Amino acid sequence: MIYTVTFNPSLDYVLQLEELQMGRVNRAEKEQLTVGGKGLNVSLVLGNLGVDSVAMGFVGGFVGDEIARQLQNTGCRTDFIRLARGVSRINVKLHTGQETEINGAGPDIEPVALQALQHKLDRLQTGDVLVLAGSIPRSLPDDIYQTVMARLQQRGVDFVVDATGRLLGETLRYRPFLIKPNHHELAEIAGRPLDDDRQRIAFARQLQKQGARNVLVSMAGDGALLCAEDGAVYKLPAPQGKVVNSVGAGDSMVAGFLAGWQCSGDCRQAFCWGVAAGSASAFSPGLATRSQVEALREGLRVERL
Ligand SMILES: Nc1ncnc2c1ncn2[C@@H]1O[C@H](COP(=O)(O)OP(=O)(O)OP(=O)(O)O)[C@@H](O)[C@H]1O
Ligand SMILES: O=P(O)(O)OC[C@@]1(O)O[C@H](CO)[C@@H](O)[C@@H]1O
Repeated sequence: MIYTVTFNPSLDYVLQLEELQMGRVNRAEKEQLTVGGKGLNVSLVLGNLGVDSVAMGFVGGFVGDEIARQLQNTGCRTDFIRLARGVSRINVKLHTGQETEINGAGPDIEPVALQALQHKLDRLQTGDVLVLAGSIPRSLPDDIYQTVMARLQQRGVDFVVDATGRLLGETLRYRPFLIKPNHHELAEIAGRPLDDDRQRIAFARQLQKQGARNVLVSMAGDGALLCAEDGAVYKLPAPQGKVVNSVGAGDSMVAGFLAGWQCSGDCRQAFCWGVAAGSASAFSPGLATRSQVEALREGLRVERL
């Protein structure tokens, strides 16, 4: 089973407006309020692709109720911890021709809630996949991903980590099956600019030496690179299309990769599913559907570098 953990789920309030004038009353032309948070997006896209998963994490207050309700409506399995106090966050996404995001800090996580999550995770077994994705609420220690992974290390669980900077770097010793930095995050971890494929691949290989098994580097409209566990390196350009809402494109890519891996056991195939799912989400108002992913996947030609 695939389990996704989102420590700080959200509702994403996506507002479309002609332009944003600071210091003025701005009125939206269109708006939507949908479940957000990286792990939850992964679960939603997995569900769209016909792959079962269980979405875990902390939810609180009326926003938490709405997150759970929307997920139930899509048929997504959840196993949340309900916070005794606090309200899950609403993240504001402003689409004005460019995308501006304001993400909330989210509620404090009580120690008892963290313990409850850890007990739930103790049930994972060999062959299970654990996706850890998204920011860590400020009330939790920065090294919470490491703590979770260390606790499960001997159980044969495959980890997938979508995190940034030091948070990601510190998880590599637990040999994650997949990490998915975007090219900006990769340069941030490197601590220097990585301007071309050659430099990005060289650094991704260093991350493999530190423990990462598959490194998927997403590059938004420029597609993606995959340094696979077997040593092969692949590149895919992004499919052409009109970007409607790129929020969740990276999460969709992780879901696509996992779905492709689950049905083929082949990194190259999984890579195609990942890129197709990322772009399908970028090209639609919501998250990628199966038919959108399949349509884009057909046109992809992987280059082996
Ligand atoms: N402008 C675009 N055109 C085509 N495909 C895109 C575009 N933006 C994103 N994608 C697809 O989605 C994948 C992931 O995008 P990106 O590199 O922006 O991830 P990310 O930074 O993790 O995204 P986010 O944080 O918004 O979820 C890309 O590799 C590509 O396949
Ligand atoms: O604040 P975090 O946890 O880093 O990111 C949260 C978030 O921006 O990530 C998703 C897109 O990847 C959105 O659905 C959500 O609002």
